[in-house]
Amino acid sequence: MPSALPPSALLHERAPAKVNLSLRVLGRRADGYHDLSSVVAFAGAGDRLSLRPGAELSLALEGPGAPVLAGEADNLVLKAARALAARVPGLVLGRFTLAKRLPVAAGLGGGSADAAAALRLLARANGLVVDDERLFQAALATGSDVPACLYGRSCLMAGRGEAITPLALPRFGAVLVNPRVAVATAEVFRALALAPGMSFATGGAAFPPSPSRAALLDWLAVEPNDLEPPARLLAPVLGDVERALVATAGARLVRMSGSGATMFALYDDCRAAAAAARQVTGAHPGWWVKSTVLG
Ligand SMILES: C[C@](O)(CO)[C@H](O)COP(=O)(O)OP(=O)(O)OC[C@H]1O[C@@H](n2ccc(N)nc2=O)[C@H](O)[C@@H]1O
Ligand SMILES: Nc1ncnc2c1ncn2[C@@H]1O[C@H](COP(=O)(O)OP(=O)(O)OP(=O)(O)O)[C@@H](O)[C@H]1O
Repeated sequence: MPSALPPSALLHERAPAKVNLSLRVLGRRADGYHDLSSVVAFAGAGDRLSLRPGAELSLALEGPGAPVLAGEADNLVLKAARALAARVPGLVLGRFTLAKRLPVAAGLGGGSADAAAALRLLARANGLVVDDERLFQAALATGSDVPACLYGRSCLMAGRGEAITPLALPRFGAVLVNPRVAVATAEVFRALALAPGMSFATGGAAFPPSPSRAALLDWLAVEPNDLEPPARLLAPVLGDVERALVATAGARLVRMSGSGATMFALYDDCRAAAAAARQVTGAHPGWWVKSTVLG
């Protein structure tokens, strides 16, 4: 295996937030996971990860989210690195430093983005090509959202997260709002199954090829996030978040991402998104509010 870099090199990767613009739950599988169909976009906002390549694997945490993860026995960065080491004999590892900015357990796939960034860094440190099947397998072994985060661009995510089809999406200004309520993904899927009269999504509207903003918004109007109703039962504050975002000027769509509790709103441009973010922060100073670009 070619080791492309000197051991002293410090490598950096962005770990952008994942936003599920739509998320249909198609059924429960024999392995306990659910088959999904989700249009995924990535934000300008995210965590940052660096790697100083070396023989020993370690992780240092910094940034506003560091205290939340300090007690985490199995950070997804380390889990991903071990998953790749199990598949690539003699893998060069090293010291990771994670600048944690995204809220944790928030539906933004922050941990998955960090894991994917770890795999990209290890690929660079070891001279692996990005489409090496072992990177994909290590991603999937780390978590359902990690393959999409490894791809890192707008896509249709299917299966439990392993089937990725690239999608061309228009760019939007966006505001991400998390009311600082952590929601566990497994609990939201459990609550979905318990909802009275619950039935899985079938069919679905065909995705328009290279949609304009208007065409994408029309499509999203009939393709919701099926995890939003059960998440609202677990986190009723989502109603307040929705009201705060709907009240901003120019919001084209207000919706929850992933299993929540982050909601996003889409705007025609970054200026409208920035104004909306200021308004929400002013009214709710305790919430995590981020103005960004999406798509
Ligand atoms: C909800 C999404 O964020 C949408 O992008 C993802 O599907 C969740 O991805 P993730 O956080 O990487 O999820 P994992 O760590 O693989 O799984 C956490 C738990 O969520 C449930 N889970 C997750 C993904 C999936 N397709 N079906 C599921 O039922 C399972 O109970 C699983 O034990
Ligand atoms: N680097 C990490 N960043 C965030 N969470 C991590 C990390 N490593 C491990 N975790 C654990 O993973 C759990 C899920 O965190 P994450 O922030 O990825 O959730 P999420 O945004 O809801 O993910 P998804 O949208 O993929 O369901 C957390 O509760 C935390 O205990």
